[in-house]
Amino acid sequence: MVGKALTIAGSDSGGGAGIQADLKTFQELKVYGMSAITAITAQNTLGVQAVYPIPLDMVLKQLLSIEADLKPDALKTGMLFSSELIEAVSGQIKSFQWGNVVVDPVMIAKGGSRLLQEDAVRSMRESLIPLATVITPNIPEAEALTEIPIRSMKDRQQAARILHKLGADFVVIKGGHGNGNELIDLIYDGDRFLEMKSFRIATKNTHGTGCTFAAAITAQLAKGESVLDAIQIGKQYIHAAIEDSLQIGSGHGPTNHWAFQHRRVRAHS
Ligand SMILES: Nc1ncnc2c1ncn2[C@@H]1O[C@H](COP(=O)(O)OP(=O)(O)O)[C@@H](O)[C@H]1O
Ligand SMILES: Cc1ncc(COP(=O)(O)O)c(N)n1
Repeated sequence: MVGKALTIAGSDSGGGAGIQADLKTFQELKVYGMSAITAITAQNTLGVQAVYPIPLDMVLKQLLSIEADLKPDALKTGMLFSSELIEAVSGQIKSFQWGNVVVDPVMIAKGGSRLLQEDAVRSMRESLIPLATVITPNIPEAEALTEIPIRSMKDRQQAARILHKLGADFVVIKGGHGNGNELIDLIYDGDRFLEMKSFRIATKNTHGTGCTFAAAITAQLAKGESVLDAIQIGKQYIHAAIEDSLQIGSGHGPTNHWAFQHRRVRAHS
């Protein structure tokens, strides 16, 4: 039976991030993709030009339709925009007893536009993080959620401990926002720290990297992989997608969803 993965996130008209990145990732990783759209953004590789939040009731109806018939094996959350939405969505996830929950705590788009209202960070901390199987903040998001400045790996470990204590089973603090040639995504499972290292690809095409990484983890969970294996495949998927990124648009170009499978085919021929 095919795995079913759900994304609860915003739409990116430019196709590089949000729902569009998630569904492309699900398709490439061979799971059945479903979506509940929380907001529509008018967006391209240059930035976000407008945001239109979907009325709460309509977001909840999408979740209800999915529960009534399809039921996800894994889900991810992306842009949730407001405190009300985070609380309502968290309530539904809980009452439907949906598991394998990947929380990408999207706050600010690469161009600087807010995708989460400032007062919503608290709801994320109190309502959504306790449901997370995996949470995947970048460094600024981890700082906002834990209220500690992150400069060193020790700070990152401290932030990971706090996020685990808030209720996330696995914490992945991504290193895309650091600097230096080596890039480390730090994993914490409440017991051990694991550093996932890669080289930093010199590119400006990083639109949608966070969404794609979290969606790849979700797809693997929907197929029944262990959390740690899902995170490691997610890393391979995003690394390939950035390395072969697409020169589309004149700003931050999108990731390449064909790259991962192309490499696998090449490796086996
Ligand atoms: N320049 C890069 N080279 C290689 N990997 C990258 C690069 N930028 C981001 N990544 C990887 O992409 C994923 C998303 O990271 P990040 O950019 O920090 O998230 P976000 O998009 O949420 O800001 C992480 O696994 C990170 O290691
Ligand atoms: C609808 C939507 N959701 C999420 C992001 C963040 O994407 P990223 O930070 O990876 O560019 C985005 N730009 N748009």
